[in-house]
Amino acid sequence: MPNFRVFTRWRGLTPAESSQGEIKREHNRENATLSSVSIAMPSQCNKLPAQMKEWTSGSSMTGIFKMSDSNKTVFDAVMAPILPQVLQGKSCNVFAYGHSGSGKTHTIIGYNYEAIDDLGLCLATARQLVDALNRLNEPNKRDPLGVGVRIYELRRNSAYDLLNDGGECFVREGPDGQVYIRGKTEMLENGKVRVKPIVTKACWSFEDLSRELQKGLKFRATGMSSVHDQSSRTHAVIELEIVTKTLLVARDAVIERESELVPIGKYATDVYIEEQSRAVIRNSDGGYAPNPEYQVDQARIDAVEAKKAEFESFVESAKEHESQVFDTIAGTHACLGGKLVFVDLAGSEYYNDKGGPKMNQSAQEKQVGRHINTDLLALKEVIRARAQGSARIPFRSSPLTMVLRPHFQNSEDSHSAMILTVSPASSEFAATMNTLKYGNMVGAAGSSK
Ligand SMILES: Nc1ncnc2c1ncn2[C@@H]1O[C@H](COP(=O)(O)OP(=O)(O)OP(=O)(O)O)[C@@H](O)[C@H]1O
Repeated sequence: MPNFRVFTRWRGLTPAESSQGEIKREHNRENATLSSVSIAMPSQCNKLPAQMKEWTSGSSMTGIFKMSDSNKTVFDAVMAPILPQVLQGKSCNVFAYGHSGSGKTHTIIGYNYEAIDDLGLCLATARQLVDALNRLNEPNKRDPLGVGVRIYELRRNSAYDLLNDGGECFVREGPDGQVYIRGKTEMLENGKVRVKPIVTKACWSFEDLSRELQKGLKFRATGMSSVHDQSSRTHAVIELEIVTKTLLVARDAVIERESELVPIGKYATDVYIEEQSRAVIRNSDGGYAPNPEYQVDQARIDAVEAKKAEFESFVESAKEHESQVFDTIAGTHACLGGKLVFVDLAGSEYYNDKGGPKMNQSAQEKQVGRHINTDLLALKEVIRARAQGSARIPFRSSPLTMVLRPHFQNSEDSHSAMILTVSPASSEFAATMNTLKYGNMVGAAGSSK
């Protein structure tokens, strides 16, 4: 199976589109695993120049879904083959990419949480995952396997934790090179400060998980895109990870120790700066000179540094413990840590030939649209660089690519799929062509690995 698979999904015409002509489309199987897609404007639309009327992709598509295909059909082709990998502890990510209103949320999350065949990929996969874990869990087992859920959205330069009332979080690279999503610093009743991590809700049944997802998604921001006014104007990320309670407790302990380190580290920095600034004075030409009346109190600096080192060692011990807990459980359950990451990308905005959006967006909404396009471009560059085996992959160019970094880094152990959602309406021809060109580039690069 290629490392990065690209699928195309044609959605049905909406009532507003049904009176318009349909894009002519052909799918050709090019080899055992890949197909190409050709599109052309209906013949009555012959005013356009030739290069805007038809286009054919390369052999870049692993699968193409017809208008009549249900979410269940998409699940069977996209998710069913990678579920066994997740149950081996591997990581898989799935994106929906397409123009606003093309069916990304319908595909990834779904709008009907009750009908099994209509569940979006995320819930349909979660259902199978929970079933598989229940089969692995022995009756009355003390530390059963479950699914840890994180849901957040990325908007501009921040993440918003949808399982914590949409609270703002920051995407940062730590000194260890890892990417962290952390909330604001909060003061606890006992005077301790705590940097709130993004919330992981442990779910032990499909019903729990579905409830958490629906609760979280209520906090997702919608707004006006160039197509409709209930558009998802953020990238939603849903992470499902195979966990146990013991593992989550060990992780909480790491966060606790890290929180304790924060004020100690800050105090050590403050003391250092205070000592250094007392040891210099301003001279008459505006520069700095040593202060003859003050000697840096090195013993004071050393004392706070020693305290900081002590707290750093507590963090290290907690991390070591977490890793031991992980290894012990993974010794019996190879699936531990297996991860699925679903990304419902915000709708790419296609601006018409005159450069303007089709609807009356405010200046702020237009700016959001531009921001979304910048993120999508950054994602394309990352996928391209990764597929070409570049030494430098531009993960830092947007928060979207930063948070996806851990899921993209270990390419041997990770599988990705991108679903291009497209409308067959002739009025959406340019947007559809745009989406297919993006996916063609990604698919061609991914399958060349
Ligand atoms: N394959 C499909 N079958 C049936 N209905 C669909 C399909 N795809 C999309 N729809 C319907 O089309 C509408 C728009 O779809 P959706 O909200 O998923 O678009 P989107 O790409 O997520 O848009 P945006 O990026 O603006 O949020 C919804 O009412 C959805 O139910």
